[in-house]
Amino acid sequence: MSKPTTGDFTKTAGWLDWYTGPAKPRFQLPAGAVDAHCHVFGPGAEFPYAPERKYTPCDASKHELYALRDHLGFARNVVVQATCHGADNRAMVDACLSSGGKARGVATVKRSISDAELQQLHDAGVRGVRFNFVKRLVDFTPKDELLEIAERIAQLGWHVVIYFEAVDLPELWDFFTALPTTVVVDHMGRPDVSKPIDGPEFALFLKFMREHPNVWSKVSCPERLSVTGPKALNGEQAAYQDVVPFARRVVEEFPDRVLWGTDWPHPNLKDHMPDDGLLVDFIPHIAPTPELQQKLLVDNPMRLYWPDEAQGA
Ligand SMILES: O=C(O)/C=C(\CC(=O)C(=O)O)C(=O)O
Repeated sequence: MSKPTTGDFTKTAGWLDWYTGPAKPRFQLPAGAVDAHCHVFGPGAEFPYAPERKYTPCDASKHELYALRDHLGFARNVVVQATCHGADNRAMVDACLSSGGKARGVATVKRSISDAELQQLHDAGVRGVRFNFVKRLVDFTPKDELLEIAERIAQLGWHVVIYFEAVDLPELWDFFTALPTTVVVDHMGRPDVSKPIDGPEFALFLKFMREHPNVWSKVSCPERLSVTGPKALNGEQAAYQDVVPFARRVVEEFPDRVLWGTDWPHPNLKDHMPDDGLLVDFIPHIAPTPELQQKLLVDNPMRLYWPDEAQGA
Protein backbone atom coordinates (compact mmCIF):
# COMPACT_ATOMS: atom_id res chain seq x y z
CA MET A 1 0.00 0.00 0.00
CA SER A 2 1.27 3.44 -0.90
CA LYS A 3 2.57 5.51 2.03
CA PRO A 4 1.06 8.95 2.63
CA THR A 5 2.35 12.47 2.35
CA THR A 6 0.36 14.51 4.84
CA GLY A 7 -0.40 18.22 4.67
CA ASP A 8 -0.96 20.01 1.42
CA PHE A 9 1.54 17.96 -0.57
CA THR A 10 1.61 15.46 -3.40
CA LYS A 11 4.45 13.00 -3.81
CA THR A 12 6.76 13.39 -6.78
CA ALA A 13 5.56 11.23 -9.69
CA GLY A 14 7.13 7.78 -9.55
CA TRP A 15 8.19 8.19 -5.92
CA LEU A 16 9.26 4.90 -4.33
CA ASP A 17 8.17 4.53 -0.70
CA TRP A 18 10.49 3.00 1.89
CA TYR A 19 10.30 -0.75 2.39
CA THR A 20 7.69 -2.21 4.73
CA GLY A 21 8.63 -5.15 6.94
CA PRO A 22 12.40 -5.37 6.47
CA ALA A 23 14.17 -8.64 7.24
CA LYS A 24 15.95 -9.15 10.53
CA PRO A 25 19.63 -8.84 9.54
CA ARG A 26 21.71 -12.00 9.68
CA PHE A 27 24.76 -9.88 10.41
CA GLN A 28 24.76 -8.98 14.07
CA LEU A 29 25.77 -5.36 14.50
CA PRO A 30 28.34 -4.70 17.24
CA ALA A 31 26.93 -3.29 20.48
CA GLY A 32 26.49 0.47 20.24
CA ALA A 33 26.37 0.60 16.42
CA VAL A 34 25.43 3.94 14.86
CA ASP A 35 23.37 4.42 11.71
CA ALA A 36 25.33 7.51 10.67
CA HIS A 37 23.27 8.55 7.65
CA CYS A 38 19.50 8.61 7.66
CA HIS A 39 16.73 11.17 7.25
CA VAL A 40 13.28 12.10 8.50
CA PHE A 41 10.67 13.47 6.12
CA GLY A 42 7.97 15.57 7.74
CA PRO A 43 5.36 14.42 8.45
CA GLY A 44 4.33 17.14 6.04
CA ALA A 45 1.31 18.20 8.10
CA GLU A 46 3.59 18.92 11.07
CA PHE A 47 6.84 19.90 9.38
CA PRO A 48 6.03 21.23 5.91
CA TYR A 49 8.39 20.53 3.02
CA ALA A 50 10.40 23.53 1.81
CA PRO A 51 9.04 25.64 -1.06
CA GLU A 52 12.41 25.41 -2.88
CA ARG A 53 12.54 21.57 -2.72
CA LYS A 54 13.28 19.52 -5.84
CA TYR A 55 11.20 16.51 -4.77
CA THR A 56 8.27 15.74 -2.48
CA PRO A 57 8.70 12.46 -0.58
CA CYS A 58 6.29 10.27 1.33
CA ASP A 59 6.38 11.05 5.04
CA ALA A 60 9.00 9.19 7.06
CA SER A 61 8.65 10.12 10.70
CA LYS A 62 11.00 9.92 13.67
CA HIS A 63 8.79 7.15 15.12
CA GLU A 64 9.27 5.06 11.99
CA LEU A 65 13.00 5.79 11.98
CA TYR A 66 13.43 4.75 15.59
CA ALA A 67 11.36 1.60 15.09
CA LEU A 68 13.71 0.68 12.23
CA ARG A 69 16.76 1.42 14.41
CA ASP A 70 15.54 -1.01 17.03
CA HIS A 71 14.53 -3.66 14.50
CA LEU A 72 17.92 -3.61 12.77
CA GLY A 73 19.90 -3.53 16.03
CA PHE A 74 21.39 -0.05 15.87
CA ALA A 75 21.82 1.91 19.11
CA ARG A 76 21.94 5.42 17.66
CA ASN A 77 21.27 7.54 14.58
CA VAL A 78 22.73 10.53 12.83
CA VAL A 79 19.84 12.33 11.16
CA VAL A 80 21.01 14.28 8.13
CA GLN A 81 18.97 17.21 6.88
CA ALA A 82 17.48 16.33 3.49
CA THR A 83 17.05 18.93 0.78
CA CYS A 84 13.26 18.54 0.72
CA HIS A 85 13.29 20.47 4.02
CA GLY A 86 15.70 23.15 2.76
CA ALA A 87 17.27 25.07 5.66
CA ASP A 88 14.23 24.49 7.87
CA ASN A 89 15.74 22.05 10.35
CA ARG A 90 12.68 21.60 12.57
CA ALA A 91 11.87 17.99 11.66
CA MET A 92 15.48 16.88 12.13
CA VAL A 93 15.83 18.85 15.38
CA ASP A 94 12.57 17.42 16.70
CA ALA A 95 13.84 13.92 15.95
CA CYS A 96 17.09 14.59 17.82
CA LEU A 97 15.33 16.16 20.80
CA SER A 98 12.93 13.27 21.22
CA SER A 99 15.58 10.55 20.88
CA GLY A 100 16.72 10.59 24.51
CA GLY A 101 20.26 11.42 23.43
CA LYS A 102 20.40 8.61 20.89
CA ALA A 103 20.41 10.86 17.82
CA ARG A 104 22.67 13.59 16.57
CA GLY A 105 21.93 15.83 13.62
CA VAL A 106 23.53 17.39 10.57
CA ALA A 107 21.84 20.65 9.56
CA THR A 108 21.55 22.86 6.52
CA VAL A 109 22.03 26.52 7.40
CA LYS A 110 22.17 29.83 5.59
CA ARG A 111 24.70 32.55 6.24
CA SER A 112 21.91 34.62 7.86
CA ILE A 113 21.69 32.22 10.83
CA SER A 114 22.49 33.93 14.13
CA ASP A 115 24.98 32.70 16.72
CA ALA A 116 22.10 32.09 19.12
CA GLU A 117 20.33 29.89 16.54
CA LEU A 118 23.53 27.93 15.94
CA GLN A 119 23.86 27.39 19.67
CA GLN A 120 20.24 26.18 19.81
CA LEU A 121 21.02 23.64 17.10
CA HIS A 122 24.07 22.54 19.06
CA ASP A 123 22.01 22.11 22.21
CA ALA A 124 19.55 19.96 20.25
CA GLY A 125 22.38 17.65 19.16
CA VAL A 126 23.51 19.05 15.81
CA ARG A 127 27.20 18.46 15.16
CA GLY A 128 27.62 19.28 11.48
CA VAL A 129 26.36 21.15 8.45
CA ARG A 130 25.77 19.66 5.02
CA PHE A 131 26.91 21.32 1.80
CA ASN A 132 25.17 19.75 -1.17
CA PHE A 133 26.59 20.04 -4.69
CA VAL A 134 24.33 17.53 -6.42
CA LYS A 135 22.74 19.69 -9.07
CA ARG A 136 19.43 17.82 -9.28
CA LEU A 137 18.90 18.44 -5.53
CA VAL A 138 19.83 22.06 -4.87
CA ASP A 139 20.38 25.48 -6.39
CA PHE A 140 23.90 26.83 -6.39
CA THR A 141 25.19 28.54 -3.22
CA PRO A 142 28.26 30.77 -3.60
CA LYS A 143 31.42 29.24 -2.14
CA ASP A 144 32.31 32.34 -0.10
CA GLU A 145 28.99 31.96 1.70
CA LEU A 146 29.70 28.30 2.46
CA LEU A 147 33.22 29.07 3.63
CA GLU A 148 31.86 31.71 5.98
CA ILE A 149 29.44 29.16 7.44
CA ALA A 150 32.26 26.60 7.76
CA GLU A 151 34.40 29.05 9.68
CA ARG A 152 31.58 29.80 12.09
CA ILE A 153 30.62 26.20 12.76
CA ALA A 154 34.28 25.23 13.21
CA GLN A 155 34.18 27.23 16.42
CA LEU A 156 31.47 24.94 17.74
CA GLY A 157 33.61 21.88 16.99
CA TRP A 158 31.25 20.80 14.18
CA HIS A 159 32.21 19.24 10.85
CA VAL A 160 31.09 19.72 7.25
CA VAL A 161 29.35 16.94 5.31
CA ILE A 162 29.76 17.26 1.54
CA TYR A 163 27.62 15.60 -1.10
CA PHE A 164 28.78 15.64 -4.70
CA GLU A 165 29.13 13.45 -7.80
CA ALA A 166 32.54 11.97 -8.70
CA VAL A 167 32.84 13.91 -11.97
CA ASP A 168 32.63 17.19 -10.04
CA LEU A 169 35.50 16.49 -7.62
CA PRO A 170 38.23 18.16 -9.74
CA GLU A 171 36.27 21.40 -9.89
CA LEU A 172 35.42 21.32 -6.16
CA TRP A 173 38.87 20.21 -4.97
CA ASP A 174 40.22 23.64 -4.01
CA PHE A 175 37.09 24.51 -2.07
CA PHE A 176 36.97 21.20 -0.23
CA THR A 177 40.64 21.30 0.71
CA ALA A 178 40.23 24.84 2.09
CA LEU A 179 37.57 23.78 4.61
CA PRO A 180 38.81 24.31 8.18
CA THR A 181 36.96 21.38 9.78
CA THR A 182 36.69 17.63 9.57
CA VAL A 183 35.05 16.96 6.20
CA VAL A 184 32.77 13.94 5.74
CA VAL A 185 32.01 12.81 2.19
CA ASP A 186 28.62 11.28 1.53
CA HIS A 187 28.60 7.91 -0.24
CA MET A 188 32.29 7.95 -1.30
CA GLY A 189 31.63 10.92 -3.56
CA ARG A 190 29.27 8.80 -5.67
CA PRO A 191 31.74 6.87 -7.81
CA ASP A 192 30.63 5.45 -11.14
CA VAL A 193 31.17 1.80 -10.21
CA SER A 194 30.99 0.72 -13.83
CA LYS A 195 34.40 2.36 -14.26
CA PRO A 196 37.55 0.54 -13.10
CA ILE A 197 38.37 0.87 -9.42
CA ASP A 198 41.96 1.68 -10.40
CA GLY A 199 40.90 4.28 -12.97
CA PRO A 200 41.59 8.01 -12.64
CA GLU A 201 38.20 8.95 -11.16
CA PHE A 202 38.32 6.78 -8.05
CA ALA A 203 42.08 7.32 -7.78
CA LEU A 204 41.38 11.02 -7.37
CA PHE A 205 38.96 10.31 -4.54
CA LEU A 206 41.50 8.09 -2.77
CA LYS A 207 44.13 10.80 -3.24
CA PHE A 208 41.71 13.31 -1.71
CA MET A 209 41.46 11.15 1.42
CA ARG A 210 45.12 10.17 1.45
CA GLU A 211 46.44 13.71 1.24
CA HIS A 212 43.91 15.20 3.65
CA PRO A 213 43.68 13.45 7.01
CA ASN A 214 40.68 15.60 7.95
CA VAL A 215 38.59 13.94 5.21
CA TRP A 216 36.32 11.06 6.17
CA SER A 217 33.91 9.06 4.01
CA LYS A 218 30.57 7.38 4.40
CA VAL A 219 30.78 4.03 2.64
CA SER A 220 27.01 3.96 2.34
CA CYS A 221 24.42 3.77 -0.42
CA PRO A 222 25.38 0.71 -2.45
CA GLU A 223 21.72 0.65 -3.53
CA ARG A 224 22.23 4.08 -5.14
CA LEU A 225 25.60 3.36 -6.71
CA SER A 226 25.12 -0.19 -7.97
CA VAL A 227 24.61 -0.77 -11.68
CA THR A 228 24.50 -4.56 -11.83
CA GLY A 229 23.10 -5.45 -8.37
CA PRO A 230 21.86 -7.90 -7.32
CA LYS A 231 19.30 -5.91 -5.36
CA ALA A 232 18.90 -6.21 -1.58
CA LEU A 233 15.56 -7.95 -1.91
CA ASN A 234 14.14 -11.45 -1.44
CA GLY A 235 16.77 -12.61 1.06
CA GLU A 236 19.75 -11.68 -1.15
CA GLN A 237 22.91 -12.10 0.93
CA ALA A 238 25.38 -10.87 -1.68
CA ALA A 239 23.75 -7.65 -2.83
CA TYR A 240 25.40 -4.89 -4.89
CA GLN A 241 28.60 -6.82 -5.64
CA ASP A 242 29.83 -4.13 -8.03
CA VAL A 243 30.05 -1.62 -5.15
CA VAL A 244 31.91 -3.95 -2.78
CA PRO A 245 35.49 -3.40 -4.10
CA PHE A 246 35.09 0.39 -3.93
CA ALA A 247 33.73 0.51 -0.40
CA ARG A 248 36.09 -2.17 0.84
CA ARG A 249 39.09 -0.30 -0.53
CA VAL A 250 38.08 2.81 1.42
CA VAL A 251 37.37 0.87 4.63
CA GLU A 252 40.67 -0.99 4.48
CA GLU A 253 42.82 2.00 3.62
CA PHE A 254 41.15 4.48 5.98
CA PRO A 255 39.67 2.35 8.78
CA ASP A 256 39.59 5.24 11.25
CA ARG A 257 37.80 7.67 8.92
CA VAL A 258 34.79 5.75 7.64
CA LEU A 259 31.13 5.77 8.62
CA TRP A 260 28.14 3.72 7.53
CA GLY A 261 24.44 4.53 7.34
CA THR A 262 21.26 3.04 5.96
CA ASP A 263 20.21 6.22 4.11
CA TRP A 264 16.65 5.35 5.14
CA PRO A 265 14.10 6.33 3.76
CA HIS A 266 16.21 6.30 0.58
CA PRO A 267 15.05 9.45 -1.23
CA ASN A 268 14.85 9.51 -5.00
CA LEU A 269 15.62 5.90 -5.77
CA LYS A 270 14.21 5.14 -9.19
CA ASP A 271 14.79 1.45 -9.70
CA HIS A 272 13.87 -0.38 -6.49
CA MET A 273 13.56 0.13 -2.75
CA PRO A 274 15.97 -2.05 -0.76
CA ASP A 275 15.06 -4.20 2.23
CA ASP A 276 16.96 -2.40 5.01
CA GLY A 277 17.66 -5.67 6.84
CA LEU A 278 19.50 -6.98 3.77
CA LEU A 279 21.38 -3.67 3.48
CA VAL A 280 22.81 -4.33 6.94
CA ASP A 281 23.91 -7.74 5.64
CA PHE A 282 26.00 -5.86 3.05
CA ILE A 283 28.29 -4.49 5.80
CA PRO A 284 30.51 -7.56 6.36
CA HIS A 285 31.27 -7.64 2.61
CA ILE A 286 32.98 -4.24 2.89
CA ALA A 287 34.26 -4.49 6.47
CA PRO A 288 35.17 -8.16 6.73
CA THR A 289 36.77 -8.31 10.19
CA PRO A 290 35.32 -7.60 13.65
CA GLU A 291 37.99 -4.90 14.12
CA LEU A 292 36.97 -3.05 10.96
CA GLN A 293 33.29 -3.42 11.85
CA GLN A 294 33.86 -1.99 15.32
CA LYS A 295 35.63 1.08 13.90
CA LEU A 296 33.13 1.64 11.10
CA LEU A 297 30.00 1.21 13.15
CA VAL A 298 30.93 2.25 16.68
CA ASP A 299 34.32 3.86 17.33
CA ASN A 300 34.39 6.32 14.41
CA PRO A 301 30.83 7.66 14.66
CA MET A 302 31.13 7.90 18.45
CA ARG A 303 34.33 9.93 18.12
CA LEU A 304 32.68 12.33 15.70
CA TYR A 305 29.19 12.65 17.19
CA TRP A 306 29.43 11.64 20.88
CA PRO A 307 33.07 12.41 21.73
CA ASP A 308 32.31 12.64 25.46
CA GLU A 309 31.01 9.08 25.48
CA ALA A 310 33.53 7.57 23.04
CA GLN A 311 35.89 4.85 24.29
CA GLY A 312 39.01 6.46 25.66
CA ALA A 313 37.34 9.89 25.99
O1 LIG B 1 19.87 10.64 0.95
C1 LIG B 1 20.85 10.89 0.28
O2 LIG B 1 21.94 10.85 0.79
C2 LIG B 1 20.74 11.17 -1.11
C3 LIG B 1 19.83 11.92 -1.78
C4 LIG B 1 18.91 12.87 -1.22
C5 LIG B 1 19.52 13.90 -0.41
O3 LIG B 1 20.66 13.83 -0.06
C6 LIG B 1 18.74 15.08 0.01
O4 LIG B 1 17.62 15.28 -0.44
O5 LIG B 1 19.27 15.84 0.82
C7 LIG B 1 19.81 11.75 -3.24
O6 LIG B 1 20.84 11.33 -3.80
O7 LIG B 1 18.77 12.03 -3.83
